[in-house]
Formats: sequence, C-alpha cells, structure tokens
Amino acid sequence: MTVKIINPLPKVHVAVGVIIDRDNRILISKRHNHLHMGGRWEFPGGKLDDEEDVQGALARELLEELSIEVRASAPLIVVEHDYGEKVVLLDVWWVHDFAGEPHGAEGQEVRWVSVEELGDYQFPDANTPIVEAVRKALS
Ligand SMILES: Nc1nc2c([nH]c(=O)n2[C@@H]2O[C@H](COP(=O)(O)OP(=O)(O)OP(=O)(O)O)[C@@H](O)[C@H]2O)c(=O)[nH]1
Ligand SMILES: [Mg+2]
Repeated sequence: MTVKIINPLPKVHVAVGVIIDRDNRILISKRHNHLHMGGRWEFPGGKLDDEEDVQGALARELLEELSIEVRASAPLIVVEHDYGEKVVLLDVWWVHDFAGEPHGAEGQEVRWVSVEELGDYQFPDANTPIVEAVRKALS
C-alpha cells in the first residue's frame, strides 16, 4: 500500500473590515501593485499575528492602514477562498463606529463609495460573497 502525503496549502487567516458611515457609504482601498491581488480594491484589513484574535487584528490593521480606532464592530461573513498558491480565510466584520478620519496611512488610495458604486470596482476573487452580503444587507 502506498501512502500519499499531501501537503495542505497554508491557510491565511485575515481580519477584514467593511467600514460604514452614517450615509451607508463604505470605505474601500486600493492594494499596492506589488502585493498579492495588487491593483485591485479591497476592504481594509490584514493577517492575524501569532496568538492574536480576530478583533485584535482588525483593530491593529485598521490603525496601521487607515489611522482609525475601531469602536464597534459586528460579524458580517466568513469566506474561505482557494487562490491555488494559498487559501485565505477572510473573517469579515462591519465597522460602524470608529474614531479618527480614515486615510491611506500606507500611501494607498482610499475611497468612500455607495453600495451601488461597489460594482464599478474590481475586487479580489474571494470578495464576491462579501460584496453580495453587503448589497443584501443594505438593499
Ligand atoms: N485586507 C484584505 N485582504 C484580502 C481581501 N480579499 C482578499 O482576497 N484578500 C487577501 O488576503 C490576504 C491577506 O491580506 P493583506 O495583504 O491585507 O495582509 P496584511 O495587511 O497583513 O499584509 P502584509 O503581509 O503586507 O503585512 C492577501 O492575500 C489578500 O490578497 C480584502 O478584501 N481585504
Ligand atoms: Mg492589509
């Protein structure tokens, strides 16, 4: 009998924030060209550090990337997507209260868009269910 050992792809756990303002506009940011999915628009966030929980990573990433402090968040959706070279587990949270004025603290472009305008932007393939969930919640 032969036993085949299959190395599972690394699974990258990512905390993602769908930041929403009082007018139901959503904040999106453009990924730098050199990054995975470079040039596409995303919901801000990033990978969990070792021993960090999702909420901790969400707060840290939004502070680093946008200079805002998360005050209130609520779960929106969890998406697992296989990119071939890696699998991402996107843990997506609404962020409906925050302190500070978000800006591209890492030089990235950021925009506030309406739910109708989301379709005008190209997101990574993993984001299709996220955009659908946002549309459903806000329509
Ligand atoms: N932040 C974010 N990452 C996403 C989204 N959709 C998606 O597929 N990803 C993928 O999730 C992975 C991790 O996200 P990231 O690159 O923001 O991680 P990070 O901020 O920790 O980056 P770093 O490695 O430069 O420190 C990337 O492979 C990215 O392509 C999204 O909407 N937002
Ligand atoms: Mg990031």
